[in-house]
Amino acid sequence: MRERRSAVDYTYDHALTGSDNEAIYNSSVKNLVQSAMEGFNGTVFAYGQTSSGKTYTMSGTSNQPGITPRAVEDVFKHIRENSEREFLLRVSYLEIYNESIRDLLSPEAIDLKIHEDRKRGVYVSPLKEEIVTTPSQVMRIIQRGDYQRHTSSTDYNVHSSRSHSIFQIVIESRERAPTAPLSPTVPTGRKMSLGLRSPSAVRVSQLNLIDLAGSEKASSDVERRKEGAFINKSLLTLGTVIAKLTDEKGGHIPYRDSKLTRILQSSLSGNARVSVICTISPSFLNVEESHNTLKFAARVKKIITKAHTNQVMDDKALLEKYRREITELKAQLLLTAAAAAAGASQHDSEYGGGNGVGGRQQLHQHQQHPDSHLSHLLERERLKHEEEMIEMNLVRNALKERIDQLTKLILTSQSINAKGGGVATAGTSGLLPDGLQQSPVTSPTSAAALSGRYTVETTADGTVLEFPKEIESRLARKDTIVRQLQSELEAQQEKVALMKTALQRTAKGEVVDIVKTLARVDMEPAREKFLIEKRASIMNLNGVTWQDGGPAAGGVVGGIGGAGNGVGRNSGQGSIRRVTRDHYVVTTAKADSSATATATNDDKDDTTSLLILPDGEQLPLNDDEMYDDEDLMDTPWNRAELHSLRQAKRELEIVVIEQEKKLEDMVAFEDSDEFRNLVLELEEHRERLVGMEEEREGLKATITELRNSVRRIQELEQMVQRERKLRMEEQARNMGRIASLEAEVTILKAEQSILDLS
Ligand SMILES: Nc1ncnc2c1ncn2[C@@H]1O[C@H](COP(=O)(O)OP(=O)(O)OP(=O)(O)O)[C@@H](O)[C@H]1O
Repeated sequence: MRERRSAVDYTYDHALTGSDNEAIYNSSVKNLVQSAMEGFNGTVFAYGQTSSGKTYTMSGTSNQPGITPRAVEDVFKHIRENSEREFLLRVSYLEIYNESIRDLLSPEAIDLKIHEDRKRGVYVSPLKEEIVTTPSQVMRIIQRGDYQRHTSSTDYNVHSSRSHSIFQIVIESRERAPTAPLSPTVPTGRKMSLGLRSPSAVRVSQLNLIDLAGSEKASSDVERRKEGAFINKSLLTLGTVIAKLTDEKGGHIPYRDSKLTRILQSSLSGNARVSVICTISPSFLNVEESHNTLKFAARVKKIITKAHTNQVMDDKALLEKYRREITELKAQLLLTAAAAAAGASQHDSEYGGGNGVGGRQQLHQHQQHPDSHLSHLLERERLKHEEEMIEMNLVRNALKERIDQLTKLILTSQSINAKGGGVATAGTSGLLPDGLQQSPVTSPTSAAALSGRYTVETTADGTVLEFPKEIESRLARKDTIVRQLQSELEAQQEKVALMKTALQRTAKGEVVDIVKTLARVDMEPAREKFLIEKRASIMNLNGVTWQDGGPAAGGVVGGIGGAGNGVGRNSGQGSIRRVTRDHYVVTTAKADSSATATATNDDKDDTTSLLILPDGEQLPLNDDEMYDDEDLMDTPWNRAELHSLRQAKRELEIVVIEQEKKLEDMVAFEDSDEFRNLVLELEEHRERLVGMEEEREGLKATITELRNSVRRIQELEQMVQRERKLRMEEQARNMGRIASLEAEVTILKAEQSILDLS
C-alpha cells in the first residue's frame, strides 16, 4: 500500500491507542461537559467502522467506564461544587433504526417526528424525558434504554449496534436567589409576581452523547444487509454534510437527507461544542476503512463552531416553572395556616376555648336545655366546623407534599451532598450505580426498581406534559374500581332484567317458578363469569395452563345452596381465595392433579364450602382466608392482576409494533433498488432454469433413443448367436452322416474284397 500511495499527513487534536477510556475522556470530553454545565450545548459522538470500539468508548465496561458514565458523574460533581446555582436535569434516550426514530424510554413510541422552531431549534417529539436527581438513577435509565436498543450479532461484531443512539441530558440552571420570608397576605395567582425573587434567566443547554452504528462493507445476512444499507446511507450523508460545512465554496447543506444529520443540525451548524472520537482498527485488513475514517476525522477538524449560552425566561424551562410553583404553593400554605388559626380561635370563642372540652361542656349544657332544636343546630355547626378543619388539613398536606416533591427535583450542592453518594474516582467501577454491571443488555426489571420516577413529555409545540408516577397509579386504581363497579352494575342489571321478565310472565297469568329463576340468577351472574375469565387469562399469561372443566373434570367446591363450576389445571402452586361475599375461587396445589373451582353460597353461616380433589379428599375452607367485598377493590391480588394485565398489554403492544414495523420494513424493502435487483436476478435464474429444463428433456429423449438402439443391437446379437448355434448343430449332424457313409463305404469295400477272393 505504501508503495502505491503517497504519504498523507492529517492533523488531529489527539491520537490515542490502547484501552484507557479515562485518557480519552480527560483529553476530549471533560471540558465539553464542563461547558455544557455552564450553558453551552455539547455533543460527543463516536464514529468508525463496525467493531472498531465506538460502544467501548462511549459506554465502556465495568473496569473501564466510558464517556457516558464519566460525563454523568461529572455533571453531578459540577452541581455539588457550585453552590451559587441551582439545577434541573432531564434526560431522554432515542435511537435511529432504519431511518425511523424510536424512544428508547417509551419503546412503544416509534417513528417519532423531527420538528424545528426558532426558540428550541431542531427537536424530536413526542419524546419522554425523565427528571433525574442522582447519577445511579441516570445509569439505570440508560440501562433501560440499552435493553431496548437494536443490537445484533454480525459477521464482525457479536454485539454490533445496529442503530444510532442519542442520549441527551438537558441542563437547566440559574443563580440561586435568597428566599425572602413569605407573608400570609400575599395574593395568589399563577401569573402574578410574588415579588419574592427576581426572576433571573434560566440557562438551558443540552449534552448529547451519541453512539453511531458502525459502517460495514457487506454482510452475509439479509436483515443485516438491509440495516447496513440504512447505516451506510446516513453515515454517507453525515460525511457529505461535514464536507459541505468545510467547503469554502459553501452551498446547500443536505441536513434533511438523513434523520441523523437533521437531529445533529444545530450541533453541526455551530451552536454547540462538538467532540468527535474516531475509532479505527489496527488490522491491515481494515486499512481501507481506517483511511476513510481518518479522512472523515480530518474534515471534521476543520468545522468551526460558535457555541453560545442559551437563556430562557418563560415556562419552557421547568426550573423556572417549578420555582414559581413552589413559591405560590408556599404562599397558599401560609394562607391556609392563617385561615386554620383564625377558624380555631373563632371555634374556641364560640365553644369556650381550650382543647374543645369547654365546647363540649357547653354543648352538653345545651343538650340539657329544654330547647333541643338549638342544641341540634349547635351540634351540626360543630360537626361542620370539624369537617372544614379536616379538609383544610388535607389541603395543607397536599400542598406540603407537592412542595416537597418539586423541591426534590431541583438540585443544589446542598441537596446533592445531603443525598450522599460521593464521586467515585475515575477509572474504577464506582462510576456505575451500586450492583450494576455495565453490560449493554440487562433485564428490564431492574428499571422497575427505580423509585419516585418523574417523567415529562414534550408535545410537538414544545409544551411540557408531566406525569408524576403517584398520580398515574392513583388513576390506575380508580380505573380498576370503576371497571369493577361497572361489572357489578351489569350483573345487577341482568338480575333485574330476569326478575322483570319473570314478573311480567306472572302478571300475564303464566306459572313461573320464581325460586328456580332466582337460583339461575345466582348461579350465573355476569360478574362472576367476568372475574373467572379475567383470572384465567392472567394465569394463562403467567404460564399456568388453565382449562375449562366441568365439575367432574377439575374438582368441585361444594356448598349448601352453592353450585360448583370447576376449572382444572395440571401444575403450579395453589391458593384458596374468596373473591366476593358469595363466590370463591379455590385452587389447591398437588403434585400432578390440582383443582380450581368456584362456588356460590347464599348464606355464609350455612356454607360448608369444600374443595373436593380428584382422589376424593375433601378440604374445608378456612374463615381467615375470606375477605370482605371492600377488600376486593384494593387487594394485593388485584394490584398484581392490574400489573400483569398492564405488562401483558405492553408486551402485546410491543409485539404488534414490531410486527407492524417488520411489515413496513418489508414494504419499504420491496420498493428498494436492492429488492428490484434481487427480483431481476431471480427472473434470470428462472429463465436459465427453464432453458436447462428443456435441455434436460432433449437429453432424456436422446438417452431413450440410445437405449432403444442398444436393445435392438442386443436382440440382433441374440439372433446371430441362435443362427450360429443352429449351423453348428447342422454341421455336427452332417459330419456324423459323413462318418457313417465312410464306414458304409469301408464295409462295402471289404465285402467287395471278400467277393473278389471267393
Ligand atoms: N480500545 C479497546 N480496548 C479493548 N477492547 C476493545 C477496545 N475497543 C473495542 N474493544 C472490544 O472490541 C469489541 C467491539 O467493540 P465495540 O462493540 O465497541 O465496536 P463498535 O465500533 O461499537 O461496533 P459496532 O459498530 O458494530 O456496534 C468489543 O468486544 C469491545 O469490548
